[in-house]
Amino acid sequence: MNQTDYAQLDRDDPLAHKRDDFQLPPDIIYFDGNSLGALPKRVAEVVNKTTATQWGGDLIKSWNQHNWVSLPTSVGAKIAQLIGARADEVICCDSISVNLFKVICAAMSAVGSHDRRIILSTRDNFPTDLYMVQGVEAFLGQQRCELKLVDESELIDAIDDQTVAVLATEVNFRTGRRLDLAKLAEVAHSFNALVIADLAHSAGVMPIQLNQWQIDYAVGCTYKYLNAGPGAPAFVYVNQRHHAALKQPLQGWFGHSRPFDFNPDYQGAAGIQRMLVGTPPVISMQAVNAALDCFDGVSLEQVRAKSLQLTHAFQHGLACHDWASEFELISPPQAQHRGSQLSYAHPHAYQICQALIDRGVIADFRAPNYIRFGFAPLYNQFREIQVALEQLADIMESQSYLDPRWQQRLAVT
Ligand SMILES: Cc1ncc(COP(=O)(O)O)c(C=O)c1O
Ligand SMILES: Nc1c(O)cccc1C(=O)C[C@H](N)C(=O)O
Repeated sequence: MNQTDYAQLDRDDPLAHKRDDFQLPPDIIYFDGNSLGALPKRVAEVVNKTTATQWGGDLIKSWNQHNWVSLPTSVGAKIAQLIGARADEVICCDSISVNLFKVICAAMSAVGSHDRRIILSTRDNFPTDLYMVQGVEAFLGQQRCELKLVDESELIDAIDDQTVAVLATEVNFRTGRRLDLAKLAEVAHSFNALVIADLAHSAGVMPIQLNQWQIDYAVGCTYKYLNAGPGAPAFVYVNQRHHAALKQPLQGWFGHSRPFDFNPDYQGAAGIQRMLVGTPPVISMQAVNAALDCFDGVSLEQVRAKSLQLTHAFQHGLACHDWASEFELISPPQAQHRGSQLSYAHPHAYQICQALIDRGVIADFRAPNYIRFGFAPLYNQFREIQVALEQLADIMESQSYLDPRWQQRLAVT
């Protein structure tokens, strides 16, 4: 097998300069941007400025003076550019879980949904997605709402005239498998069913065309490939054709048409603003706003192209080792069917992951026995793959992963 020239790949990388946008510890190789993105330098500056100058200096005047009040819409409009949506179809707020609750209820109350009850999803979806449907199901009763779970490969064929909505995560958090959302929407719509997409593992790392694909509702987070920081607010998209009849039960005052009239009766704002609930978390929303600027001058096609090169270099480098066959690739073998991660099953996945972290190579573990490597094209370098694989080779060949220190599992893996 040919040796990969990692240094040459870095020299040829049109996104190489983007790494300088991020503050990364010099002794760390970070392959966990699919869980928590790295800190953009401009985010650290903006958070300091927001606290010191805006909050600290201008106090409550900042709601008007620094446009705090319109952050959910202005940040939403910026996110829209990365997911193929119109500016007025996306708003930044709450968490994915809470936004899912809103869109599941919106789908349940959409015109044509009243005589249907099935929310169709995949068994292997991220648990919070399923828990949120189970919550609606328990609240409304199974006569009105029922979660039906199938394997990813059966999803399209399981849609029928009882389906209210298909709830699909574009890129699976465990395996990295990517679903064809456009095809899913085409089939769902042929049964007059709706599509709710979870973009947690795809927003910011590959081109997404929500409008072109005719997706009805979507949610996503900003703390993974959008690099806005732990717990930063999520986003929600509602296709414009659903705006006029849009209903969601979390009728908070920020979703009111005139919140500062303090009227006792709720009157929903027009359009996407109706998805808002309460006061926006201004400091972390400023962080989202600044983090999105890392995408200035970068196309998602470029990001995807580098992601494919990174995953290819990793797979190719791994395959050169005798012990590589111990790692079973659980991600789809064909690059076009996966996101920006590679997941492998190994009986000692947890211990190997901890041994790597101990040597400064951060990957993560998912039960029961998977190790995941996430590749963030804005800051990962090809040279890092070389060093990570050298470390992995040493761990495997010395069997240092059997160290008793790794027997006890940490709470957050
Ligand atoms: C697909 C998916 N959906 C949702 C979440 C989490 O949602 P929340 O932002 O509500 O914690 C994650 C990961 O944290 C995820 O991977
Ligand atoms: N959201 C997370 C958190 O609050 C703590 C630790 C991890 C996460 C994650 O994002 C998990 C992630 N969605 C996953 O793919 O496993």
